[in-house]
Amino acid sequence: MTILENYELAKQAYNKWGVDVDEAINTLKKVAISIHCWQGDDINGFEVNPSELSGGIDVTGNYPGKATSPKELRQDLEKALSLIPGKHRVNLHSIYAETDGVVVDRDQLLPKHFENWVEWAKKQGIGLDFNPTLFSHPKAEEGLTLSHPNREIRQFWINHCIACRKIGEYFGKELSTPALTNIWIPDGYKDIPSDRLTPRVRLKDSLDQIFADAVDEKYNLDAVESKVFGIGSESYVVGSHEFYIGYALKNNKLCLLDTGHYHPTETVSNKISSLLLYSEKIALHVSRPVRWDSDHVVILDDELREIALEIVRNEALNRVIIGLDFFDASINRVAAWIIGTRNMLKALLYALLTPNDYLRQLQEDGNFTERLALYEEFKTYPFGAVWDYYCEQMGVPIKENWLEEIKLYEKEVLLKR
Ligand SMILES: C[C@H](O)[C@H](O)[C@@H](O)C(=O)CO
Ligand SMILES: [Mn+2]
Repeated sequence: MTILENYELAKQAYNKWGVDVDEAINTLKKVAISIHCWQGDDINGFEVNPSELSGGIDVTGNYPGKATSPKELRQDLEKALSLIPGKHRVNLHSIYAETDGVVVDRDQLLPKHFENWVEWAKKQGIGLDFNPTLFSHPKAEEGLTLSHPNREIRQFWINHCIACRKIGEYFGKELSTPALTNIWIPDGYKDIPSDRLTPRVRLKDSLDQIFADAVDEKYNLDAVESKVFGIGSESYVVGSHEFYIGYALKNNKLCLLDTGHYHPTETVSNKISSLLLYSEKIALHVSRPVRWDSDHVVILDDELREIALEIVRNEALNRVIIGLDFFDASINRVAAWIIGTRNMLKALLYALLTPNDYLRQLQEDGNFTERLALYEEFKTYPFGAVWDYYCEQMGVPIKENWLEEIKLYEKEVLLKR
């Protein structure tokens, strides 16, 4: 059987439930996933005086071939993008600035330090997203940044975030698609705080200063990312979920939900519909926490499918900005991007092939037996045949065939670094 024949059979199976498979494919074609550059170099960045990774996050593994320059990182990203169906985006951190060997501290960063990235993105025909980097820096050594009791340290990080919003705006203008500039800070305490309020008052004030200048949303969207704990901030995180929900809703910012940033039995899939009731747009960092915020590569598991279902069944593909956030240095890093991104897309396709209206009606009618029976049966519908057809249509290898290209790339490029 050919890919097309398998596809035709799959179409018949889905059509029986009123699912328009061609339409599902056309919808998926328009989805841009924001692919995080930091998987490619273990969040090292290219600062002239780099600091060790800090902020309570960690990358483990020493698989050979990581990118050691912006050129190598872009080359690796190009390879990954060529093996993922569709047009996507790349998400940068400020530590990926290019300053020609000159030390430029983070509060002094300018759009010109990202010119090469923008030129590259233009050639690829993709958008860029952005993040200020409030970790891996001497002024973040105490694990406090925007909520630091010291005014000067706070001001340094406020200035950095202001500079980053301008860089995001520059991306948006140059690439004709708004950049999402996302603020995540590591601030918190290892042990039980004696005052939870004061650091939050300071964080709120810092954010107010950062966002004091209005930036046209045509070019830049602001997001804030919460967390429940990190290494060294086990007892208290200043920027908690409640803190940022309140801040984002009151100040018209996007809440960014990272799937690794909640209690183990709390799911992001269950938060999306609530937030969409009150917010025009939200953003995601899709990750895979294994026992903690371990940032494993995203797999096609139940929660990923559930997230995709929530986005699709609520017709929110234009309202949820889907970004990825994982970093695994124990496997081929280019393969990690491909696996994670292809899985995100597979989950969305799966959701698009689900007869969501029918299942919704079953629930409304109280027909929970059929709801559960069909929910399970659809798991073994010929979704793979549609995915293969989609890959073929988009000119990327079907099934695991991309792996051969990655093995070759590893031999010819990565192992020679
Ligand atoms: C490097 C990222 O900005 C970082 O992972 C952040 O988004 C996060 O999720 C921290 O846990
Ligand atoms: Mn994140």
